Amino acid sequence: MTTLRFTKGQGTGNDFVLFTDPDGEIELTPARVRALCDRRFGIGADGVIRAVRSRSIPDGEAVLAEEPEAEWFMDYWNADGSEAKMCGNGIRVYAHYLISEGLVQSERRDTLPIGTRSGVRDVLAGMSGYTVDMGRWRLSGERLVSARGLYVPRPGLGIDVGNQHVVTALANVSELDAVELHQAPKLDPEGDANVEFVVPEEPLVKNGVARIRLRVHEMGSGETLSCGTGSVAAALAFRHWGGEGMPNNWSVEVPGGRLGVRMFPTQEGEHVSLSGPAELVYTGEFELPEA
Ligand SMILES: N[C@@H](CCC[C@H](N)C(=O)O)C(=O)O
Repeated sequence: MTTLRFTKGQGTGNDFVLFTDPDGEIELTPARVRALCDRRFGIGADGVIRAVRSRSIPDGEAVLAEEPEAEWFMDYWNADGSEAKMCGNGIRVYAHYLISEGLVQSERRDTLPIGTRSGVRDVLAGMSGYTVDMGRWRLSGERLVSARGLYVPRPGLGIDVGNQHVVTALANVSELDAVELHQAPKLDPEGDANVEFVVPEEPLVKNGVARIRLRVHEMGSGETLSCGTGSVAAALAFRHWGGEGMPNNWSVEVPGGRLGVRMFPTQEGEHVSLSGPAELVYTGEFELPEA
């Protein structure tokens, strides 16, 4: 019997079970992840984050080659037991967890490099939350998106921000409310992606900040109250559609709160950052099922 000491955390309502396993000794299986995330028979969460040292997990090798200071790796699993490459809300909550648990040195609390399956991300602690440099991004083609509640398929723009998204603009809030996300939207061509449905606020740009509102269906977790990488993808898609003159500062309203997205130049090309809250809610113990 393995008893896990866990912490429940959330960022704009995207919730996670976090636990520390520095040397990667706990066998984390898809069935164990599903048991932890089960909202009726388990703790309940959109995903599981294991705090493991980069040197103790095979995916950490590439991380340490990129940044030897990235001591901690975010081993992120979706609620259905699949491994995910990146999580924008999760990484803020994870940074908060590492600091709160005293797992990082105090001098690392300003900018903390964290390993992920998509490479190293720098997280900066601020007065009212955390900002993550999400790095480079790229457009990844167009697809048609069908969902219950929408009468005809809509065009969606593929965006890779470390994980894969398809962003679809809807006409207004009534349409956004009408989309049913109990089932995964269908994509044509097929292929796994998180899917965002987005509407602009009125007016789109106020005081130099562009404002959008979204709902999301996450692969591996279903509809969630928020998706950090999805918010980044949605802002990038809207700026792409808006063309010249669109601002680089975006405010994204998700069902669980509000996130900030900023595009900024770096020596290696444009990066995009994500800002928002991170909270640890409670701690407890959980008996893991047999592996
Ligand atoms: N909620 C996350 C994204 C989690 C991973 C995603 N479901 C995937 O499999 O890519 C976020 O805040 O970015």
